[in-house]
Amino acid sequence: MTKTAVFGTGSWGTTFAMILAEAGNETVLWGRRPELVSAINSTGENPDYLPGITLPGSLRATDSAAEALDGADFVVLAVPSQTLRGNLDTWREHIPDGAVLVSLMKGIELGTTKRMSEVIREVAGVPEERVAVISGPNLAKEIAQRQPAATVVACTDEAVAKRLQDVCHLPPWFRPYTNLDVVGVELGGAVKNVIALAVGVAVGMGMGDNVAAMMITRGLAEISRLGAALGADPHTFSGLAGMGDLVATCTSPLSRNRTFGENLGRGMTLEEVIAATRQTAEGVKSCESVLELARKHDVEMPITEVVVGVVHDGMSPREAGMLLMSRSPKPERYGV
Ligand SMILES: NC(=O)C1=CN([C@@H]2O[C@H](COP(=O)(O)OP(=O)(O)OC[C@H]3O[C@@H](n4cnc5c(N)ncnc54)[C@H](O)[C@@H]3O)[C@@H](O)[C@H]2O)C=CC1
Ligand SMILES: O=C(CO)COP(=O)(O)O
Repeated sequence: MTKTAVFGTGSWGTTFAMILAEAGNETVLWGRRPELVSAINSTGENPDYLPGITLPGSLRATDSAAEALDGADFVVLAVPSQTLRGNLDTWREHIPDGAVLVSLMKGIELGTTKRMSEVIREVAGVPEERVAVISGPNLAKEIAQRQPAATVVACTDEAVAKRLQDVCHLPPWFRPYTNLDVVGVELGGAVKNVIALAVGVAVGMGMGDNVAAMMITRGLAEISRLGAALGADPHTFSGLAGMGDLVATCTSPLSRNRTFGENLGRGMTLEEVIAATRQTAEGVKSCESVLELARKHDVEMPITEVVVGVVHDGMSPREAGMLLMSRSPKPERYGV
């Protein structure tokens, strides 16, 4: 039997562990808080992140990384992106030789501008064929309620991507596609959070669907430009990990990033919005690393720039809208 270990008892880590367990894999969920771990084991629910959802009977939780990693074939990482490096550093001595490390995270590291797969390779000291990424339109709450969803499993080694695809394929609930373009799949997941913040701000200001569609489409142009500069396959961005995730996140009230932006657009202060946000909205930090990455590669990302302005530099949502709409008029395919 394939053994899988999932690190992170948040909404996506727990939901993905449900999929793995129901697909017939021996699955252990690691959490850092012993009280949540015991609640999961004693009640069969995750009261903090997925209240009311019954977890598979075979799924067990632990707060011991060594125990979770013992004999693991796949090590799935679902902690907030900015905490990955420190966490993985403490777990790496227990990672079995030959295990595949899988990132579910959608962020870019602050300071280094590295993608999560790059951080994993560096900290765990594993080659790229042992690192995979899963990303797509996967709002955890819907999937936890057993609504159908599709995703992308990316690895530069096609055989590894196919093995992981088999491990998490669970009809009629979860349908993974493979892709060899790790760079594109990761960028799609990380940058869509920044665009969802922008859409949220517009929605919070009372703007309608034309504005949302404009942001989504021009956001996709930004993601594609950055992807081209970093060597991604342009086709990835019209797929599930590109347009698919962008549409789901920018249009769903379930998205934490969109909701964060919506609260800012309604006039709440940054401190009030942070206090009201219990879960990880990756774009809040990653907007800065995405912008830094874009500048390093001389890529223009105007929506990302104003998101950084509004979230971190005190720019008002109105000023941000004015800046975007008064840019010099261009042909639609300019720079793409
Ligand atoms: N929730 C969703 O719908 C989806 C989330 N993702 C991505 O998955 C990743 C994890 O997100 P969620 O599970 O949604 O987050 P969440 O906010 O629901 O949970 C975060 C988890 O990380 C833990 N955590 C917080 N700080 C930590 C630290 N310093 N060390 C170790 N653990 C820590 C929390 O206790 C919690 O268990 C993010 O990168 C997110 O973008 C990807 C697809 C869907
Ligand atoms: O990545 C997600 C959906 O695919 C979840 O988006 P949020 O982190 O904005 O909730």
